[in-house]
Amino acid sequence: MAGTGTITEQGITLSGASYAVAGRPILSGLTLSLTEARIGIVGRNGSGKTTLLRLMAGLVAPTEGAVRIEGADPADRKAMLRHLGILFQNPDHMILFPTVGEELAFGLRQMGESAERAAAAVDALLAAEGRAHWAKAATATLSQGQRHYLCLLSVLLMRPRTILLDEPFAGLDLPTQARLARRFATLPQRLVTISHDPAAVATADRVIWLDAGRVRADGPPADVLPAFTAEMARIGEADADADLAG
Ligand SMILES: Nc1ncnc2c1ncn2[C@@H]1O[C@H](COP(=O)(O)OP(=O)(O)OP(=O)(O)O)[C@@H](O)[C@H]1O
Repeated sequence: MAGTGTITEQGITLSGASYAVAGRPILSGLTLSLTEARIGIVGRNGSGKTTLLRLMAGLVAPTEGAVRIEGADPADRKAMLRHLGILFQNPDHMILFPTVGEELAFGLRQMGESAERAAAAVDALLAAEGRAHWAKAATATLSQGQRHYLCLLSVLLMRPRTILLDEPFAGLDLPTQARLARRFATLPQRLVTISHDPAAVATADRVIWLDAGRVRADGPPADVLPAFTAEMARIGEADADADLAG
């Protein structure tokens, strides 16, 4: 995830955003303006990373405060098609169609493209990716890494300004991780990468460390990641499970 500086737009803003379930705070008073091109969000299991992603994606609404994506409410699905793409950790949650071609065309059809134009855009993308033979391939026969890559292609076809990546390298072998990382590095979009792994965000422009639903540190990776890594090692040496119940 190589940092390429700042994408000058409104970006993603959180203003005192909190999220609670049955009165239990999961995210507390987050105020952030995310305009950089490469943003990493790190935190240990249960720190609230996925909940933050769901908040930014409009899948849940903040119980207090506000979230805006390029000035728009993330619950506005139509606006979000252009603003935001999401690559979930598990591609099985995203793939709906029997063939790669149908899967890729779906997002464009959602955006109002005709069947012919969508099919042409899918064919052009697959040809550009050296995977023209994939168009009629059955999605069920793809490997985990290939399914992940297919989901990325689906998102790219829709040309959103920002892509949210949830643990993008989890479960992928090292060559697939390297190939995906190279692909991410070339993308003009703003990438927000959520991971428990400092290596996944080491080249970001900005890293936010989430701890128990709050921002514990926010800055360049060289400032944030050594402290995060030291703290994770310290907790691991103590008893990693002691606060799992929390
Ligand atoms: N809908 C919900 N109902 C109750 N508790 C929830 C809900 N969503 C999240 N939580 C709790 O909020 C906390 C943060 O969860 P979240 O999945 O956001 O963490 P995370 O940082 O993504 O963790 P991981 O790295 O394990 O995926 C956890 O304690 C989780 O149990």
